[in-house]
Amino acid sequence: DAKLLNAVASKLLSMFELKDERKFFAWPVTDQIAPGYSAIIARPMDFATMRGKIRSGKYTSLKNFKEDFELVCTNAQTYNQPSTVYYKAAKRLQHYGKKAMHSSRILDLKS
Ligand SMILES: NC(=O)c1ccc2nc(N)sc2c1
Repeated sequence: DAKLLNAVASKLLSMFELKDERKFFAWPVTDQIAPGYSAIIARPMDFATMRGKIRSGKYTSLKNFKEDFELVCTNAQTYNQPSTVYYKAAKRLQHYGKKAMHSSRILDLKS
């Protein structure tokens, strides 16, 4: 049900925010800090936006939540070169998230 989904998504998001100590993924990336970002990344996503989607009940399944998390990670690995701290942090975060969400698969709401 929606209540459980929101509780699980909110918990997972809090874990991801804790992992993102340098706040690379906390807010929408602006063209000011990342030249050309909006021209390169078709579907921007960040943790503040995800928090808003949880609050407004926008996630109808854990799958949608996972998709947004994947966007945060893959966008950063698309825009930034592999040598950058942003790319490396995104790769680490993606690996961490994959493990965290697989363990929560037992909570997956598909009955
Ligand atoms: N999430 C990102 O891809 C990201 C975040 C912060 C940031 N700061 C820069 N100077 S480039 C950059 C990229």
